[in-house]
Amino acid sequence: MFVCEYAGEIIKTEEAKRRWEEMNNNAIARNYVLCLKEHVQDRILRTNIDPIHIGNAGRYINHSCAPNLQIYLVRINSLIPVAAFFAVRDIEIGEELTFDYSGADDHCGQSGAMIDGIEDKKGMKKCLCGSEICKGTLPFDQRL
Ligand SMILES: C[S@@+](CC[C@H](N)C(=O)[O-])C[C@H]1O[C@@H](n2cnc3c(N)ncnc32)[C@H](O)[C@@H]1O
Repeated sequence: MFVCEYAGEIIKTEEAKRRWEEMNNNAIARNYVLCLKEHVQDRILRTNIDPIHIGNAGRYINHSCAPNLQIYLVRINSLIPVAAFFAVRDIEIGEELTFDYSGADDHCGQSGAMIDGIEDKKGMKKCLCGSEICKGTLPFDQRL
């Protein structure tokens, strides 16, 4: 079932990197840029979404290693994709919505990561999801 969109400004990878550098250098708390990759034959299509100026509640969804949402890039009458959250199981009233920041879904060839900074220059931010299968740190992709 569709839950909501991860809405925001679609930016080029160079601009995502620039914003990431700016964030790290100036200790700006804007760690919301989501980078999603689609593996299409031998190419990788990147979609970078920054909701800091224009966004919705999707930007407040935390990571979990055992999430109840999966994010997918979908295209509706446009080449520009929308990042859409779908429930992967029944969700109780009051249960926190979460998704895997690695975006991992081997079936559709999509992956991704939240660009992080400040406390996490080396991609070793401690994961606080509390699930039994917690991997210990938030997903981080240095190749973004
Ligand atoms: C998209 S924001 C999520 C909303 C954020 N918690 C807030 O209050 O604005 C992503 C940031 O939230 C924090 N975060 C999200 N999930 C986390 C987790 N499982 N463990 C620790 N920090 C987390 C990290 O600082 C991450 O960079």
